[in-house]
Amino acid sequence: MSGPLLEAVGVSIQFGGLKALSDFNLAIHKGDLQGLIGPNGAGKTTAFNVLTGVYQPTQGEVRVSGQRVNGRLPHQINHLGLARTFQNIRLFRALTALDNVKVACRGQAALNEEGLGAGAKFRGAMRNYRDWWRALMLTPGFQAEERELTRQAEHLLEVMGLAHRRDEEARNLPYGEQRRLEIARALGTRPKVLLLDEPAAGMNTREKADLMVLIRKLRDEFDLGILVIEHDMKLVMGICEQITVLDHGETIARGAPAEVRSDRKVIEAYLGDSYLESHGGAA
Ligand SMILES: Nc1ncnc2c1ncn2[C@@H]1O[C@H](COP(=O)(O)OP(=O)(O)OP(=O)(O)O)[C@@H](O)[C@H]1O
Repeated sequence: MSGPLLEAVGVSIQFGGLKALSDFNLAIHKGDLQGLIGPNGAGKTTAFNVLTGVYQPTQGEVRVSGQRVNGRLPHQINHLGLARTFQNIRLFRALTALDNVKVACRGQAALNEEGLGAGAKFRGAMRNYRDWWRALMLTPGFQAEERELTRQAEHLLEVMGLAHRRDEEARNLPYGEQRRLEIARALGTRPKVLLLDEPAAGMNTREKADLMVLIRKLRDEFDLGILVIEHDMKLVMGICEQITVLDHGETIARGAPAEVRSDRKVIEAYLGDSYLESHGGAA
C-alpha cells in the first residue's frame, strides 16, 4: 500500500493558555473515508486549519503526500492536493454557480503553470499580464482554455447535482445546494484529499441522506481520501470507516463506528446516555 496522502504527526497548537489541539495524529490514505467528531470547542475545525496551513502548529508535523508542509501557505498546500470546505459557507455570492467552480479550476491551472518556490511570484505576475491581454483580444488560445474550464466546471456541477443551477447566482441557491456548490468548488482544485467541515449542517433529512450517497460516490469516482467533521451521528456512523474523537483538543478514541459509539469516554464526553438509549445500549 502507498503511504498516506495526508498525515499529522504529534501536532499541537496553543492559543495563549489554551491547548486547542494536543499531540494530534492522523493518516489519510487514498480511498479512506474518515470522520472527526467531538463536542463543540473540541478542536475539530482547528485541526482542519492546521492541516490546511491556516494555522501553524506549535509542535509536530503535517505532511501532504509525504512532504512536510509546515510553514506553507494554504494555497500552496491546496496545490499539493488538499482541498476543504468551510463550516460557514464561503462562496462568491454574486457569481453564478458555474463561475464559482470555474474560479477554482482556473486557479489550479494557473498554479500548475507558475509552480512554487523561487520565481513563482514573478511567473504569476507575468501570467496575469499575459492573460489580461489574451482576454482582451479574445485570442483562440484564450477561448479554447475558457471552453475547457467551462467543460470541467459543468462536469463538477453535474456530479454534485447542480447542473440545473449553472447560471444562478450562488446567493440565490437554497442552503443545501450552496453546501454542495462549495464541494464542487473544492473539487475544482483537483484534490487528492478532501476535508469537509460539517457538510450536512442546515440540511433536511432527505438532503442528508442524498449527501451520504454523494460523499461515497465522490470518494470512488475521484479516488479521494476524505475526512469529514460532522455532528450528525447518523451520517458519520453511516459512511465513515474510521472515526477520531476529540475532546478538549485530546484524541479520546479512534476506531470503527461500532467501537467508537460504545466507548465509555466518547459517550460521556459527546454522545450522552440518551444516544445510547435511543440506539439500544452499549455494545
Ligand atoms: N484563532 C483562535 N484564537 C483563539 N482561540 C481559538 C482560535 N481558534 C479556535 N480557538 C479555540 O480553540 C478551541 C477549539 O475550537 P474549534 O473551533 O476547533 O472547535 P470545534 O471542535 O471545531 O467546535 P465546533 O463543533 O463548535 O465547531 C475553542 O476553545 C476555540 O475557542
